[in-house]
Amino acid sequence: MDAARLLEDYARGDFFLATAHRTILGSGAATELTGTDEARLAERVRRALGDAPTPIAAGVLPFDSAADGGTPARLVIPEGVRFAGRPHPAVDRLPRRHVGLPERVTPVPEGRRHAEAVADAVRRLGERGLRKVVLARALDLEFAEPVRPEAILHNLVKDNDRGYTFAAGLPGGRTLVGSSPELLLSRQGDRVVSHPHAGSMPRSADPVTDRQNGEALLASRKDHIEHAVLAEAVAEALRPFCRKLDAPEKPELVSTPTMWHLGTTITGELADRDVTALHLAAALHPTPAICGTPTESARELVTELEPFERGYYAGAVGWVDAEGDGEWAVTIRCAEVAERSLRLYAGGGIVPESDPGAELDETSAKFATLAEAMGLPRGWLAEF
Ligand SMILES: C=C(O[C@H]1C=CC=C(C(=O)O)[C@@H]1O)C(=O)O
Repeated sequence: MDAARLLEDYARGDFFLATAHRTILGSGAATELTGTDEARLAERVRRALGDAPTPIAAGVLPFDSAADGGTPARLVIPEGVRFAGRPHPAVDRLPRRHVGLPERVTPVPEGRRHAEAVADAVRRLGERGLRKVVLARALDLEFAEPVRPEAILHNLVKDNDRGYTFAAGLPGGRTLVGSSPELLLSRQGDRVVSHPHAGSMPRSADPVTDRQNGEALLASRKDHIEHAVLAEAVAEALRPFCRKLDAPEKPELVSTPTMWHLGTTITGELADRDVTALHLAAALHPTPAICGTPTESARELVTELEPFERGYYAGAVGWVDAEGDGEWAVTIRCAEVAERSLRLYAGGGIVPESDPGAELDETSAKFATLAEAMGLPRGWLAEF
């Protein structure tokens, strides 16, 4: 099966995931499973897959299922599932799709206020005994015409030949679409892998500046601190499930077409095969890549300082099969698409060494993944 065909067949409401190794299209919903307790949901999914018409359950976990109003995890057992190999080079031959310019862009909160929230967070980290918190902001884009998530997905897949490029149906007919660099967890047999990311610099069209940005990130003490908090937390969360765990001491420089990051590949050997990829994803989430350390105090600070609900941003997207294998990516570099509007999200890790202005610029740079896929003029969203 050709991955380009799966991309062309994707329709709103379907589940789509393209990675460096495979492409999955889940169409329709034979069974829908929702819940605010992810560990219990993992059990229900395991039972439901026992006599399901298709081999996987796929969907999204929210940032915080206990948030006001309740944002439930949503998985479906699709009516039909098709698999293909990696999307590139097959999708290269497809033309780009037109998305259209928004009529209005509203930052939530305004950039200046986000920088103030970062300064506030830096002060409160010490007061509350936090090592790190991740603060995000959003941009609301309104369009005169209906927005087509299939067009945005199409361009995201073309632009991003690595990473985890996804679309998933949300309650209320909305769609979460994005391209995340970050693997929360994959399980295949008894092998588990996580590839946490923290520490960022923008890519540049100028090769010299681009290389310098990567080198500056590798040399940045602040970014290594931000990353170490994350890598330690992921290793500690995986350790109880593994009879062997390999967590390198130093991160490596990794890249997307728009950002440089620090990443650590953590691998383990699962002790108990009854623990599925979804159980493990639920146990790891929320990591300090998108929440903070310690988790509960960081989550409280996020709720106090961010003037919006994260919903499915900073959650997870992926699939699990009847054997318990599966793959879950962190839902960053994404947008939630409604009928004629969409909300873009971007966040960054704050540690005592963080600078508010630099953090604001970092979120602007992170919007570029979606901005490029929407065909917005380069740097246009940076104004907001
Ligand atoms: C929270 C986001 O990115 C995370 C992943 C990579 C680098 C990050 C950072 O350097 O702050 C964040 O932890 C986001 O893109 O919204």
